[in-house]
Amino acid sequence: MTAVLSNGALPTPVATPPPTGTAKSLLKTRKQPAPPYLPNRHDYRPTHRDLFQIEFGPEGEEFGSCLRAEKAYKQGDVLCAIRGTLPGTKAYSSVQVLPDPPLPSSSRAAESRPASFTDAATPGADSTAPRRHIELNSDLLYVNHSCDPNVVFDVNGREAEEGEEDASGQWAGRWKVRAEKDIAKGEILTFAYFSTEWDMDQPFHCLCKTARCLGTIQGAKHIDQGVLDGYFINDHILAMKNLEREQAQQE
Ligand SMILES: C[S@@+](CC[C@H](N)C(=O)[O-])C[C@H]1O[C@@H](n2cnc3c(N)ncnc32)[C@H](O)[C@@H]1O
Repeated sequence: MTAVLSNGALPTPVATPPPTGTAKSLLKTRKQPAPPYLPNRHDYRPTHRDLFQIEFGPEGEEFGSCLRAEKAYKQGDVLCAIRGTLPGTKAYSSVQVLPDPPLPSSSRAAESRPASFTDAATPGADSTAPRRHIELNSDLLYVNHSCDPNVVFDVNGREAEEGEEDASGQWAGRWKVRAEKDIAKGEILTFAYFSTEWDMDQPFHCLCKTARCLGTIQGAKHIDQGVLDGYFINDHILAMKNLEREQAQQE
C-alpha cells in the first residue's frame, strides 16, 4: 500500500537507511521493555478500524512502521479520543501528559499553570501519584513524528473515563487526536513529538523531509520558545517552558 503524501510526511518505510545519522544512530544501547501494546504483523487487528491502520515496515526493521488514515479528515476534525491508556515510564513509546519533573509549587509557573492539569506539587492535589507518562496501548503508538505534522495529540484536560461517550465527537476537555490540516485517505499520520515530550528518552535524527524539519528531535526542552510558538503545544510543556524562563531570570 503506498500513498502520495501531500505534506511530505515520513517516507515509507521510516527506517530506510539514510547515508548518515539514521534514527537508530542516536538510540541508547539500553534495552527497554517492550511497550504493552505491540501488535504482530501476522495477526494484526486494528484498534481503530475504519479510522486508521498500521502499515508495517520491512520485517526486522525496527521503527519502520507508520499509521495511515483509512478515511479523509478535515482540519479540526477529531479523529478519536485518546483512551484506554496505561501508566508508563519515559520511553520511545510513551507520551508525556504532565510536567516531569513536577513544577515546584513555589514557582510562578505552578501558580499560573493552566487549569487543565493538577500536579502533585500543588497543595491539595490528589494524593495518588499522577501519571506523567502514559502508554497509548493502541495503534496510536505508530504515529510518527513530523516537524510539519498533520495531527495533534491534545492531552490537555483528562482522559475520557471508561464508558464515557461524546455525542458531539469533539471530546472537549478530554485527550484526543485532532487533524491539524486536511488529511487525505491513505496519508501517513504524524504529530510533533515535542508537543508532548520535554526531554525524550530516545532522541532521533528526523527523517520527515519537510521544509520545517528541525533535525534532531529531543523534546521541547531543546527548542526555543519562538519555534514552539509555531506549533500546537500542550499545556504541561508550556508550563515547563515558563518555569525554565523563570529560573533563568533568577540566576
Ligand atoms: C512511537 S515510535 C513510532 C512508530 C515507529 N515508527 C515504529 O515502527 O515502531 C517512535 C520511534 O519511531 C521513529 N520515528 C518516528 N518519527 C520519526 C521521524 N520523523 N524520523 C525518524 N524516526 C522517527 C523513532 O525511532 C522513534 O523513536
